[in-house]
Amino acid sequence: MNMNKPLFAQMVDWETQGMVRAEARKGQRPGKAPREKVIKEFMAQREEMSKLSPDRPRFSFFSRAYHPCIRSLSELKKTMLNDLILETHHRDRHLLLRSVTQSYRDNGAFSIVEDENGDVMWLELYYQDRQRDVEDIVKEGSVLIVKEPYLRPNGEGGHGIYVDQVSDLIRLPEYDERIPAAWRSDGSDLQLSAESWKTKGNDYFNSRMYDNAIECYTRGLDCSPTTDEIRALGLKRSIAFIKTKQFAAALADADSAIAATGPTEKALTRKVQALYNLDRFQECCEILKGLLEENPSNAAAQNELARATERLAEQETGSYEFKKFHEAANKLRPPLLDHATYIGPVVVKEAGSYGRGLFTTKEVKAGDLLLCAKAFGFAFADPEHRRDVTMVYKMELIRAISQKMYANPSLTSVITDLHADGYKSVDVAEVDGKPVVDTFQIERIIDANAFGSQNSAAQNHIEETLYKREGIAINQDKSSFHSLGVWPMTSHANHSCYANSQSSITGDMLILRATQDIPANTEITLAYKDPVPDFDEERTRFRSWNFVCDCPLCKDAHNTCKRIHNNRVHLRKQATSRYARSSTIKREALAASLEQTYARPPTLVPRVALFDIYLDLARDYMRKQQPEKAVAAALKTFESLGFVIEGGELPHVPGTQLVVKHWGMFQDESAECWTVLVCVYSVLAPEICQKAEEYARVAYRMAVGEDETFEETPYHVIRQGRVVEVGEGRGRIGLLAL
Ligand SMILES: C[S@@+](CC[C@H](N)C(=O)[O-])C[C@H]1O[C@@H](n2cnc3c(N)ncnc32)[C@H](O)[C@@H]1O
Repeated sequence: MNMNKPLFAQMVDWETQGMVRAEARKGQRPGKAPREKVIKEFMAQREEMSKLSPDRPRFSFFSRAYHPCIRSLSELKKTMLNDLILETHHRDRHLLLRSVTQSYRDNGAFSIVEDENGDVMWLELYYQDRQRDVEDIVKEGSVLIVKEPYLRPNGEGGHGIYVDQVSDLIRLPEYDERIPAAWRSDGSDLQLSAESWKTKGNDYFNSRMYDNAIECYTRGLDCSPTTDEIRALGLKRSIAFIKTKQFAAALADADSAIAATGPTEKALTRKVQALYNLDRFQECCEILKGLLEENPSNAAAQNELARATERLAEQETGSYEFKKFHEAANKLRPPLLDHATYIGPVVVKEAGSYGRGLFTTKEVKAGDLLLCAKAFGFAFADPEHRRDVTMVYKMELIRAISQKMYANPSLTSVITDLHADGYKSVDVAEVDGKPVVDTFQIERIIDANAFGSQNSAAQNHIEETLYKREGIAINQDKSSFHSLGVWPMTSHANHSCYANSQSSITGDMLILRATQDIPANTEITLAYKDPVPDFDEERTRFRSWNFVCDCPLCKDAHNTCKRIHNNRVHLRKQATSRYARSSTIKREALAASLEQTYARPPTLVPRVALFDIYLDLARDYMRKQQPEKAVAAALKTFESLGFVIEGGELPHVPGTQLVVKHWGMFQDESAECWTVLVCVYSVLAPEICQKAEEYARVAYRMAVGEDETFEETPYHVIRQGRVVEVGEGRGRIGLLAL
């Protein structure tokens, strides 16, 4: 390894060289390794791993894409470890294996397994549920079937069975008939009564081994139980399904229990739990109201009804207490917020050559809520322990999504319907009664559709705009995201650099708001990346999404001759240089020259190279106590972004209203720019101050999704003409003290 390179680059080198060495071993039989040696090495490795800090940097590398098994187990021949060939997917085979060691977890769940010949090998299970104990995934002595096993060489001469596809693994319960007699424990008597199966299931349940518990309850239900036993087993299995997040199955069991012995409080309570997790809040409310009619003092039902009623209002009308988002996102780890999804006036439709797109169903105003959605899948790294590389987040997100799909097959199409950038998956949804989930399809879908975010949109906005500009240290490493998630409805929005909507994320909730007035039946666009002032690289910026942007900005950049383009880049460099920053006159002149490099009006082609120069001038004029000039520069900022604003100039003509006639391009800095205007108007044009403040709130709402926290921001203090102190000796933000 080249130790001068960053650690991650070293790891990539190491992995690349390892892949080449592994490739060279393709087709070889690894041969038998002495059992004791393999187990001893594994245990030593396990011991080493247990000593490492849980927040050590972790790395993951993906296997080459391969499809999950779509054949029934009955069609696959059994093979033995000694017959496996390196770097090969044994497509028509399966392995019957028993774990012979305790397991450990790193990016996967690792253990040593044996076959019926007593040969042993390393087993690596990926994308297994992280919420579960590793013992529940591979317990020592447990028996597994791996369908179409893949023997992967590692770069150091070793090898292991890699299972990247969750649906390729079958865990056999202790008493499964497929377990060879020699591997059965003495107590694995299969002729139990329903009651005994229930007891056995409860033991597993109490040890948090929910899969085994579910199997026992299922066995109990299969051996002619009495009506009472059906209810008891069904209810127990239902809660085990909830623990494993199989909510549709949990609901079906609660319903069966109700059908067997009537709507008991316990069965209805279980049903409510399942319905809540399936976002069926209306039904939750109805059942809870019924329960409270029977027993008005049922405190748990009262609380649940209050919670479900809030969710229902959110889901139906988009009425949220947004302040709670930030509180919860700062408190909960992971920040999975208890809120419902609201889909506002939007619908997915065909969008010509872009594939599908998101469209308005009615006219909306700038700042209106288009949707507020909970992530389908969400991976989070606590800022305190954020040493993982981005690929690990991605791996966590693949895990979250594949587990959710595997546990809830009816939700699969929500993800598989998303744009997968040409990836062709298998067309079989279920085999042997179990869903087929394709990890590599999910990976592609994440590449094309996931959003990265910081934890709190409001906090992030202030830090990224005001604090950063003022050089105030932010107590966090901002080099990468805290989280990665998929919000399926929002993923249908196509890109435009001159977008008409803006998303913001807090915890696992994404808010999408209009940034312009949008007529009914119009495509809603999102900027996948912020436009850059230098459009040189523009046409390649979306290579990872496989398209070339043809928005008005990109088209204009493309049609601008090289000489003018170079001049623009040169002027901008000068205008943002330290030299120009010390002279407002110089910058005014450079801004005027930059204006000349644009041929089309800013309403059609916003002047991305210019707006922040004007905003900087506005700040300077504020500091220099030149309010009229500050207003002129702030209005120029908006004009450069394509806004048409009337009634804002000074001196103010009494009786004239301040009005945005046309909303331009959204920028995070808009709220600050409005704040400059509010600040000056409050002294020199009080008549229009309130309107400017309303616009500041709208701009803030676009940036962070809500304006309930507006009063708590530095904008609010700045607009009162005061300097804001940020943290102990960390810095000051101030515009003007008139
Ligand atoms: C997140 S998806 C957007 C929804 C997608 N159009 C669909 O049919 O589901 C991203 C993909 O949409 C297409 N797309 C988005 N914006 C585009 C644009 N401005 N021009 C061309 N294609 C675009 C590209 O194929 C891109 O990889």
